[in-house]
Formats: sequence, C-alpha cells, structure tokens
Amino acid sequence: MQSSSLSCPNPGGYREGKPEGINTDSSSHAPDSIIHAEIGDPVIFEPYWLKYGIDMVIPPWHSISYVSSQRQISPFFEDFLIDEIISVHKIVGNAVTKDRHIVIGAGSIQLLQAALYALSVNDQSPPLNVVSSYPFYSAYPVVTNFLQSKLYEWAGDAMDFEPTSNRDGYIEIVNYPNNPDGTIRHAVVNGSGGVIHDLAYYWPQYTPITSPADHDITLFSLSKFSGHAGSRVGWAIVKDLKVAQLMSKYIMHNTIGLSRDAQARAAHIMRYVVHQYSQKGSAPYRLKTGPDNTTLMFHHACDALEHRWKELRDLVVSGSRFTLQDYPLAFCTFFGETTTAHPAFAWLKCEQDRDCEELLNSVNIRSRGAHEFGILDPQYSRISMILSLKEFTVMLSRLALLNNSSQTNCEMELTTKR
Ligand SMILES: Cc1ncc(COP(=O)(O)O)c(C=O)c1O
Repeated sequence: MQSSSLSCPNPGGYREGKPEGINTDSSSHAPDSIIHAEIGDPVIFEPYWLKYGIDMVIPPWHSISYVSSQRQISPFFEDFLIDEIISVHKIVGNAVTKDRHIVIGAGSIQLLQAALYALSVNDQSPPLNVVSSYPFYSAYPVVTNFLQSKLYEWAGDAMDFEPTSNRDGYIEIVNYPNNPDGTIRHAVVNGSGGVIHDLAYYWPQYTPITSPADHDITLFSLSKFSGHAGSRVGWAIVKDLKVAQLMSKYIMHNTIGLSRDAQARAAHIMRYVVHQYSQKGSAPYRLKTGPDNTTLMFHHACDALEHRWKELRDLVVSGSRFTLQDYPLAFCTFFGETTTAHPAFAWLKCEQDRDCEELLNSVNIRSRGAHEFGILDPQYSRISMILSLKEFTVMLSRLALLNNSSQTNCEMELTTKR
C-alpha cells in the first residue's frame, strides 16, 4: 500500500466531469423540510471534489508517533504541510509568508484562542479587552468568554472602544471579507494593543485578491479554502517568533498538536490545487480562458458562487421585500480581472418586516439573526451561500414566494402545496 499523501498527485489520475449545474431536483424537499442556512457549512465544494479529487490512502503504519517535524517551531507541525501552505499562498498571492512563522491548529477557531492567549499571557494588567467591529462573526464573543479567562474578556464593538490611560489594553479581531456582511475591514482601535486578522474568506472565490495580506497574526482555514471543514485544519501566519512560540505552546497543551492524519489530508488537497495552477504558469489565471478552467478549484468555486449570487440578486430586485449588500468592483491579481465579491454569506435585509430571522423561519429557512453578530436591528439576518445546491435551490424558491406576497399569503401557498 502506498500513501499518496507523500507524493505529488498524478495528473493522469484526475477524473474529468461536468461542473456543478444549477438545475438540481428540489422536488424531494417537502414544504415543511427545514433548510439549514444558519451555519456556514461549505458543502458547496462537495460535487467538485467528487468529480475532480484524487483518492488518498493513509496506511495504518503511517503517522503513529505523536511527533513528526524536526524543522518547525513545534514538533507537532508537519514540514510537508507547511511547504504546501507556503506554495498555496504564493500561487494565490493573498498573504506574505517570507520570513514568517506558520502555526497549525485544529481549525482557525483553535488558532484564534491560541492568539488570544499569546497576546495576553505576559500582560500584567486586568483582563485585556477583546473587540471587533460589528457586525462581527458570532463565534468571537462566545469563544472569548467561554473559559472566563483572567487574561482577556469580550468587550464588544471595536468602534465603541475608547482607549483611556487606565483602560487601554485590548486585542482587536479584524475579519475580512467580513462574516456576516462580506465587507473589507481594517483595524479601528488606535491604542497599544494587538490585532488578530481572521482571513478565513480571503480567497479568490469569495472576494477579489487585491494584495498579499501582511499582518502580525493572520488566520486561515482549510474549511473555507477548499471546503474541508471536517478535517479541522487551520493555520496562522505570524511575524513575531515569540508570539508564534506561545501560540504553539497553547496548541501543545490544548490538544497535543493537530491530528497528523488531518495534516496529511490537508497537504494532499493543497498539493493537488498547487499542481493544477502551477501547470498553468503563474498568475493571472484568467477566468474565461478555456473549457478546462472548470476543473480548477478556485475557478470552479468562483463560478458556482457567482451563479448563486446572480440568482439571489435577480430574485431580490424583482420584488421589494429584501435588499442585499452591494460590493465594489476591484482588480483581482489572481484572476487578472476586475471582479466583485461573492461572499459565503448573504446579509439579507427584510425591508417590510420587523424581524428577518422570524420571517425566514415562517417558511422553514433557518438563518442567523442580526443579534448574534452584535447588531440590534432585527431586520437583518445571515443566510449561507455555501450550502448544498439542493438546499440552495429550495431556499431560493421559498424566498421567491416571500418576495412577492405578504407573509400570510405565502404561508397559505406553502400550506396548499403540502
Ligand atoms: C470568520 C470565520 N473565522 C473562523 C471560522 C472557523 O473556521 P474553522 O472551521 O477553521 O475553525 C469561521 C467558520 O465559519 C469563520 O466564518
């Protein structure tokens, strides 16, 4: 038995297939079935990997030891995964990796906690304030306060945070493109604190890549890069060696590193993507240069998201019930074209209804209401754009029902169809 995790993917083994269509049968969804659009589960990638992915085998004798690397700042980080991470960023041009340290964790959510620890552990002051501009990713307050740490505590909206002489210790989390509203954000607190940049969605399928990110601590996640959320692999690119060492220490004490199987799988997936694009030369990798582009991961994902966003926008403008965030055009260095964002979530505003989450609930679409993102206005709710095609299609048909009818009429229509 051989482990393909340790060798280059064989181009001859790639399976060809048609790109994801949008014409999926939605009849099997009963009107009372629940559409789970409240979570950001990236199963939109599943058909792609089913068609184009190549198999990988990890034999039972492989990765038995706790430790692997002799080269990295932690013996729990696989050298070959770090090499692939660097290659991926080089191809995409979305982050500076030269003279940086890479820390690997169980998803970017563990790395966020590692970064909070690293930035606060040597601070003698009362707990550091953790802030983020709202609407902020709903996990930030939960994760920050989960263990009721003495090192840091959630302090809410970064815009409201006023550093004063006796209250200036803070850590700001900046997320771009932002979950839930897809906007590009910058740090807003002008004090002497640390900043964590969460760039889970800074990939060309979601937003134009305008320049390589170059921050003190930058978090990325396999889940939004290629859809492999279940592998639980994230990485941080860190400027300062001491911060990287403290983050690695947190991961060592928290989970004794990350599964080596997961690291091998992540490296295998990345190697596949790197191989695809390096065969095409260097960036820009134009969007419409040939029929084989649909076999390329970023092109395929970008296409699928662009299609979904067009469908949702067409629906929204055909009525007056909903509005959506607009995104500016920007030059994407990866595609070499001026493109716009197609975020993983739509930040839907219900124009005629007091509570958007409640309205969507009435047609069995679960969404995440604005209150979870620090916003008091219940007219906003977040829906996933990266759910399965089947669920997306049903969600659209239910939104269409709502769009041109009063809530009561719409419910009547759904009831009649049962
Ligand atoms: C902004 C943001 N950061 C981090 C995460 C967590 O990613 P991971 O699955 O790598 O823990 C998510 C997941 O949806 C996210 O939306």
